[in-house]
Amino acid sequence: MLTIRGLGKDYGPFTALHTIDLEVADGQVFGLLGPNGAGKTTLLRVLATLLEPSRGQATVAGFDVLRQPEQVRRHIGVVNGGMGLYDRLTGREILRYFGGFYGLRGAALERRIRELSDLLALEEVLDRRAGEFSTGMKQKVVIARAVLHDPPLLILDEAASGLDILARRGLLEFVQRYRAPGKLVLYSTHVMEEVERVCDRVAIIDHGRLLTEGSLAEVRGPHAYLEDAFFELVKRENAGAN
Ligand SMILES: Nc1ncnc2c1ncn2[C@@H]1O[C@H](COP(=O)(O)OP(=O)(O)OP(=O)(O)O)[C@@H](O)[C@H]1O
Repeated sequence: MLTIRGLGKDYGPFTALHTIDLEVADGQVFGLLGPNGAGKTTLLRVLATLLEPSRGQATVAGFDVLRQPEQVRRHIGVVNGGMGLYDRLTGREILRYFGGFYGLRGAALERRIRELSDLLALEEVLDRRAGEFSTGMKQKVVIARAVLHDPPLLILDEAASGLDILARRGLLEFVQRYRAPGKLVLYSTHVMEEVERVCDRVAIIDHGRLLTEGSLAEVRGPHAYLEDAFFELVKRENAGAN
């Protein structure tokens, strides 16, 4: 589903991503874990065709992010913190509006909105205006908007930040249900507990470098908690850099 080869990104003289090589298969929730400034958002923005890499290449569902950005965009859904909802529209109107972008209309669009309403418990937002939504309500609509076209790759960048316990639980349940053959959820966060709860495999990145990748058990290694494995890896990386 996802192939990343020799991918790097510089912002002027600063290298935010060194050489990232990674292959991620479908049928799973894949965690991208790293401290603030590790380069997670940069990597996800490159995969979402929002940012050009400085070197290397990446393909999503077989399409090259640099040469085939339109096809890549049709195969992904992105939730990245930006809400961008029109305050005066209701949840239903927002979903109808964006459904049109994906070529969904008429009965098929209404059916999809009903499906998503069941999956994400949208009843409370469909007929209310976005200007009245709580953060959790907004996030539900943002997620529904991202998956209207049932994309094979769903990219979630710190999607749970700002959500209360209930809304976060709803998000994590949705992520687990999205896992299916032919689908991949890329779940980026710095919260270990979220990774432990929903991810099948995880990559740890720090200072723009991929430190490790594997199943949760592999990455935990001898440690009881992912957090301990994470700190050891990051400590080792920082010692090597000094
Ligand atoms: N537009 C930019 N110009 C210059 N430097 C940038 C730019 N965007 C990001 N950076 C730098 O690149 C590095 C990686 O940032 P990035 O946002 O990808 O990290 P992150 O892992 O998503 O962090 P966080 O968890 O804090 O969101 C950071 O040092 C950041 O300051």
